[in-house]
Amino acid sequence: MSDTTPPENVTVPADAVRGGDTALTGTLGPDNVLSVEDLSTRFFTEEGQINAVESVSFDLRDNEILGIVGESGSGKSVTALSLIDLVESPGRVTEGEIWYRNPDLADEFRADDAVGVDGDHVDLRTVPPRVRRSLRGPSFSTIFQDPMSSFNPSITVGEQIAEAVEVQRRADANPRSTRSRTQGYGLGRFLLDGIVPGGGYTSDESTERAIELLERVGIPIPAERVDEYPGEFSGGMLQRAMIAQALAGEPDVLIADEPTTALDVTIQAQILNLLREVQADRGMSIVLITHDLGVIAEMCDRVCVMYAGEVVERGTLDAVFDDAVHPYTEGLLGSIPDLEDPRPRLQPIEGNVPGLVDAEMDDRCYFADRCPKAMESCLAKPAERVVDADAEHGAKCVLADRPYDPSEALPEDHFGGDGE
Ligand SMILES: Nc1ncnc2c1ncn2[C@@H]1O[C@H](COP(=O)(O)OP(=O)(O)OP(=O)(O)O)[C@@H](O)[C@H]1O
Ligand code: NI
Repeated sequence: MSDTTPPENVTVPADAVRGGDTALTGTLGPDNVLSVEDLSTRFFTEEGQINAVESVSFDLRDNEILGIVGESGSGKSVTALSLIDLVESPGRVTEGEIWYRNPDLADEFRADDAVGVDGDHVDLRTVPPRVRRSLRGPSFSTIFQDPMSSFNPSITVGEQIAEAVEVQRRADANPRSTRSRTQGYGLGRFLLDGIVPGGGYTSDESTERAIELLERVGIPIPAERVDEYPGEFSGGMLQRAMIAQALAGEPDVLIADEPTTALDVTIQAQILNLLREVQADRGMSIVLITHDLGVIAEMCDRVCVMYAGEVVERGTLDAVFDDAVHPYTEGLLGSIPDLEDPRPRLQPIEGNVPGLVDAEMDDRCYFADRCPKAMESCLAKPAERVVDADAEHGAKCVLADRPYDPSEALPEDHFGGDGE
């Protein structure tokens, strides 16, 4: 991002090279492993520009499971892909900052004017693509709905997990990694990647580790199953193996996109338990994407609710479930009695999610035509208003560009007043 480069005539302290209006040292929460700020991702299609993710902001803290929930097409998966730089053409992250806490990476780039550094955080959107790639595995890993997509069907499960272990070992072998296990980048790593072939090379130790990991995720007789091919595993077992593979790099952040949606209810509960266990014993952070409020209720510490590419509400699980502020969240929660209900269901909301084509998205609330509380002005007026929700709603924070504050919901002035 060119705007993080300070003008030549400005003296910038070596430890505060950051764009925007908050060029200070360490302005981000020290316990935020990720701070996502105003992230936008668009698809430039023949039908026009699709605003899949629109100015999304959230923090991911140490040791937490953060849920992202919303209807189909609300931008959950594209948000996840944007974090790990895997949005494919014709899509592109067009704006925003992805601050990742990594003191060594921050030190490495502190003097580099092209890279955003803020205290111990680095803006991943500004680091070289090679460095970002090297973070996949040792820093960030992913699990998806379909485990077959994560495995090559012609290589044994054990070998593929062992290979993920090798990636981590190579990262550790980098001399610059003495202070951090997330130091898997830089020239040394780059050369090593070139010398050590990507496929087929795994040491005995890595295979041993793969067996340990398979055992950890509850695969019976792992020493035998390590030599089997993905096709020989059942769906639930392969899901476990995918978690083992994701853990092999000892990531700081695990991104799980609908990890249990394809599984039957019993297996789903087992996999969720497993995820919670590994989260706790590794002290990592998880971004859990799901459309299932039951999964959110069972698993998450905090929640972001997405609608039409935007985060419309976020907060602790209790705050969002017990005291929703945004009408969309209220609609989603529907008639859920309480958090103790093990399987609350997503309440269908009348109408459809908008198509997100830029030309059709004007400056109004995208939920208004489905919103039972909508006023005339919601459909017509620019609806932007910043509400300091932290102050006004205690633990809850409304992040939407078009937040809704019931305490100010005077009929004449639903979204008017201090807008703009
Ligand atoms: N490759 C693509 N080309 C064009 N548009 C895309 C592409 N991928 C995603 N989109 C659009 O981005 C928007 C958000 O999609 P996304 O997959 O993030 O939704 P989601 O919330 O994950 O939904 P689901 O619950 O169905 O997985 C959708 O409107 C979708 O049409
Ligand atoms: Ni999705």
